[in-house]
Amino acid sequence: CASYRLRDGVHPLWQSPITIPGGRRQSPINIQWKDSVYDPHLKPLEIRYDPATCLHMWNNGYSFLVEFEDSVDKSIITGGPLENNYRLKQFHFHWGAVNEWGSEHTVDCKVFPAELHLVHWNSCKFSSFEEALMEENGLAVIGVFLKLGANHSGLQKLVDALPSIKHKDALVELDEFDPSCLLPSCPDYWTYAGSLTTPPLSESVTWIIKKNAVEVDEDQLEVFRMLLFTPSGEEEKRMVDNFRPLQPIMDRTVRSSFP
Ligand SMILES: NS(=O)(=O)c1nccs1
Ligand SMILES: [Zn+2]
Repeated sequence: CASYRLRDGVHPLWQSPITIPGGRRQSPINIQWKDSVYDPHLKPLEIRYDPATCLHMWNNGYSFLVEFEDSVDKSIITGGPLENNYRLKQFHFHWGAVNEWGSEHTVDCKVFPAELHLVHWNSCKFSSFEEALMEENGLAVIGVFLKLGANHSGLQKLVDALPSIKHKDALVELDEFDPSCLLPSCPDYWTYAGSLTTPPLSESVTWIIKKNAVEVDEDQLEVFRMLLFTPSGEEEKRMVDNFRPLQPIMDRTVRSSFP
């Protein structure tokens, strides 16, 4: 891919190394379609979200997160490449300053304007997200590419609330929201063993990347770009380009759920 990746540099945003020394399963990666291996044993992914578990949306200074009540198995995913139930904790996005870039993963080096991450933790083996995030197979993150097209009516409900969380640490209550409206209808996905793409960059993630993108319109992305990295009262820095550079695939194989 375009060599915009900073090899072993310091990440512009976090001033921390962008690759973990000795890290052999870092994310994001470029998915080379022809190198992915169809695995006929992969089951369909089962997604069961309860809109009533939606709590609030807040600006954490790197993205905006919609968080869910995760004390019981009410909003879960299972099947697919997963051995257990994984409970929804939060979802968030990564996007660019312009429509030409913004996603974290790429497909045959194609970059999308934004990427959605739905973050789940293994509630059969661990008792909290914080515990699971440090453990192998502790987390499962569904990645969905966003592409330019028609207005996304389900996303619009969140977009309308973004101005109220412009600054870092601002929070707004949400009533029911069903994140399944943000998923493509096609069940096809790629899956690989990777890591968190923001600190602590733990190598605990089973990534499930949907093959099909969902459409959003330019105005909706422009509202994402109105958010700030900075807290109220500080010099304003627009929240854009909050994606990590591509990481080396090393000796990993990406499997596909489709032939
Ligand atoms: N961008 S990510 O989904 O890998 C993530 N980082 C920290 C918590 S969830
Ligand atoms: Zn993410």
